[in-house]
Amino acid sequence: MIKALYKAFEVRWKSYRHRFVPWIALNLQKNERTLRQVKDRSRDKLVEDEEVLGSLVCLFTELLKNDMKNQSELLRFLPQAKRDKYTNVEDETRDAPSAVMLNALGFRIERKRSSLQLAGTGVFVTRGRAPKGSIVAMYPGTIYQPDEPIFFQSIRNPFVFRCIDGVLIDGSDRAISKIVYRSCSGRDRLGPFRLGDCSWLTSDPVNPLAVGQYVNNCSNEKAANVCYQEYDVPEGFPLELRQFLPNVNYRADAQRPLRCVVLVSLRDINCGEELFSNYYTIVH
Ligand SMILES: C[S@@+](CC[C@H](N)C(=O)[O-])C[C@H]1O[C@@H](n2cnc3c(N)ncnc32)[C@H](O)[C@@H]1O
Repeated sequence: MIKALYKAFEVRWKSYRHRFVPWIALNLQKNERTLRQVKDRSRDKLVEDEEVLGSLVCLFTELLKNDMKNQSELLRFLPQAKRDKYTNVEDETRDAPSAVMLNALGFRIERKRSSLQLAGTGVFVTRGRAPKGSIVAMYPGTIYQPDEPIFFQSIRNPFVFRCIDGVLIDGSDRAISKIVYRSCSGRDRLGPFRLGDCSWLTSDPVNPLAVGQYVNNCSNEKAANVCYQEYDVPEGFPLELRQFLPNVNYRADAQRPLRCVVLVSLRDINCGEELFSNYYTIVH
C-alpha cells in the first residue's frame, strides 16, 4: 500500500517541470486550476533560443555602452572590430540601468509590494509595454547540477527553482545562498573578464531583468502572464557581455553550458500590471 502510494507520488512529482520545492508541497492541493499543462518537452519553449540570445545581447550591449567610463579598460583586450561596436558612443552621460532597459526593450520592470495579499514582493511592468513573446525577466542564482549538494542552502528557502532536467537554481539573495553565489562568482573569471554579475543580490541590479525570482505564482483571480523558459548560454556568447549574466555554476569545473532561465510574456503586458507565472507545469 505504502509502496503504491509512493510510486503514484513519484510519477506525479517527476512530471513537474518547474517547482519551488517547499511551496509546491504545501499548496498544490489548494490550487489545481493554476497548473500549466504542456503536451511534451519540445513544445514548452515559447520563443526560439536565437530570439532569447538576440534580446539579451541587445540589452547587455546597451548596458555596456552606458557604462563606458568603467568598461574602456576592459575593451582594450578585445579585437579592434569588436571594440568599435561599443566605442562609437557620442553621449557620455550615464543613465540608470532601468532607463537603458526602457530604451532597448520598450518597457521596464521593478520590484514592488505584490497586488496579492500576503504575497510579499512582486514584479511589475512600471513603464512601457511588453509585447507577447518578450523576455521580461531572468531568474538569477547559483546553478546546481542534480548531483550537487544544496541541502543547507535550501532550508527555509522559497527561491530554489527546479528545471525539468533536475538542475536547480538558488535565487535567494540572503544568508548562505548569498555567500555561495558571491564566492562562486568571484572565482569565475577569464583574465580581466568577469563571467557573471553579483549586483542582483542588492536592491540595484546592473541587469534590470535579474529580478525574476520575485515573480509570484498566479491565482484563480490573476492568471499567469509569463512563463519560465530554460536557456543554455552558447559558447559564442560575447565574452565582454557575460558580466551581465546573473547566474554562476556551483561547481568550478562544470562540464555543460551555463544554465539561465528567462521569463517570457504569454500576452502583451501593460504598464502597471504585475507579472504572474505558473510555479507548476505538468509535462505529459
Ligand atoms: C519565489 S518567492 C516569490 C517572492 C516573494 N513574493 C517574496 O516576497 O519573497 C515564492 C514565495 O512567494 C510567496 N507567493 C508566491 N506566489 C504567491 C501567491 N499567489 N499567493 C501568496 N503567496 C505567494 C510564497 O510565500 C512563496 O513561498
